Amino acid sequence: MLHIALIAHDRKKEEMVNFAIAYETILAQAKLFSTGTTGARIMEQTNLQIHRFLSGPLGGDQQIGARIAEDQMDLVIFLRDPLMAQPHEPDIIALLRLCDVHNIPVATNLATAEVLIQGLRAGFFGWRDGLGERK
Ligand SMILES: O=C(CO)COP(=O)(O)O
Repeated sequence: MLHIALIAHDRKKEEMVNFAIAYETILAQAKLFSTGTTGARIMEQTNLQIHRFLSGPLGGDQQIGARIAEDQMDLVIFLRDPLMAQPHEPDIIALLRLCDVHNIPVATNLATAEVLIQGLRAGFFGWRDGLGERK
């Protein structure tokens, strides 16, 4: 089963919730992870079950980064806010860097997220599925 991380900064959370509602059926077929508040918001408004890590500023990005480093994440959708400074900017950069280190598909805006989720629906993630051990 594919592992997907869903993360959104505050001003992008509504976009993320709407994305999760729109693609709930596809997302329900994966194992979902998120930072604390993003996951809570999505679970309030969908029937999706999400493993929530800590809130981003408290270390949630680093926890997801650790999963990426262990090759336990297959897709990252991270709707970040490009117009507001974040106190945990270094953690955000580290997470995105690890996606590049480990060649993990990552979307940082809704347009790319749409393309990737369509790719998921079309079966383009077959190369990821079944890669390595999944915890
Ligand atoms: O800050 C975040 C990602 O950098 C998101 O954290 P929350 O989902 O807890 O708001």
